[in-house]
Amino acid sequence: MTTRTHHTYILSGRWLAAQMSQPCTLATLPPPPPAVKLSRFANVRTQPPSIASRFITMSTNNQDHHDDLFKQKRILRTKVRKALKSMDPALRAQEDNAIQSIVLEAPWFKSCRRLCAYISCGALREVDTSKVLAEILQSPLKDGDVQVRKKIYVPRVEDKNSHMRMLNISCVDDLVANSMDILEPAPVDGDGNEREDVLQASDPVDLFLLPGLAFDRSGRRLGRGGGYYDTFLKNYQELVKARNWKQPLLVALSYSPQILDEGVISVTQHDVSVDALVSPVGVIPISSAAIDRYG
Ligand SMILES: Nc1nc2c(c(=O)[nH]1)N(C=O)[C@@H](CNc1ccc(C(=O)N[C@@H](CCC(=O)O)C(=O)O)cc1)CN2
Ligand SMILES: Nc1ncnc2c1ncn2[C@@H]1O[C@H](COP(=O)(O)OP(=O)(O)OP(=O)(O)O)[C@@H](O)[C@H]1O
Repeated sequence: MTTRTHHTYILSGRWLAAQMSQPCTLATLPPPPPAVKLSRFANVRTQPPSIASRFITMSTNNQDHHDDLFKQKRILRTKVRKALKSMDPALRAQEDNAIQSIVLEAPWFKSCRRLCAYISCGALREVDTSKVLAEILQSPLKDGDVQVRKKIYVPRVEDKNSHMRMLNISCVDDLVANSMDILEPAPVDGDGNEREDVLQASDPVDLFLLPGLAFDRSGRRLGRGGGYYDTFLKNYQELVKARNWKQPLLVALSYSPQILDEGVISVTQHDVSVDALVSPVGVIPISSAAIDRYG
């Protein structure tokens, strides 16, 4: 539990309290969008199929396939949550330290100037990001005229339609617990100024530190089922493309039981793959971007 002791010194009590707080819940989040299910009676016929009914049959099959994928995802989420729950807390603390040290020492982290990172939630058993956050926020803003502190944007859930924003923060006290007990920034700062939204920023971020429930070595990522990250990443990647910026490196932080065999995680066309994983034993570069730029 050295990590927790360490946090006590570097982060505010509010952060710690939230880390140790009651389990987060999806009670306030929306159920997945209702499936637009076509009647199975469309398949019952004695005549050769018309073009219209062939379309309905195809759609029904697609819908069934889609339902199966979401069911597989749900089953896998339950399994991984169980595995995380049964993880020895001492091992978890050790892995939290190892993963964060690897991030802090990585060339892609050291060289990044702007990043989006999640604020870990202890109750969700997410890989801790408090050390990384503290390191960023404690570094001096400038060295002479040169900006040395990395600019950091963190998630804020805006509504129940998979909509989140990434807002700039400059200290841990900018964060308040939301209804799911995850720390997030208020839309305005203490001076009443709107926080900068990364989608409105004039410069791109170089890096995303991503949460997730499970990953594989081909870059597949299973989230918590809200679609928040997939939606956000798609929008951000489109913005980067439109502006001719360099795509950010997508790096997920993962405890060892969260790295699953290839093929186990089902994906849909919405799922955004990660470029690299950070496990307690090291970085696993996956995409050519990760291998070329940082491998
Ligand atoms: N730290 C952190 N912040 C984040 C996310 C995240 O995954 N981690 N998000 C990423 O999307 C967004 C919030 N989405 C969330 C989605 C689900 C749950 C949650 O409590 N899930 C429970 C399941 C509850 C249920 O199914 O009823 C769980 O996973 O145990 C929390 C936040 C934005 N901020
Ligand atoms: N880019 C997108 N546009 C529209 N809907 C999306 C997009 N990405 C995901 N969704 C929808 O969000 C819902 C949840 O998707 P999924 O189960 O893949 O989430 P997840 O990957 O576990 O969550 P997250 O992305 O927040 O980590 C699904 O209904 C999915 O169709």
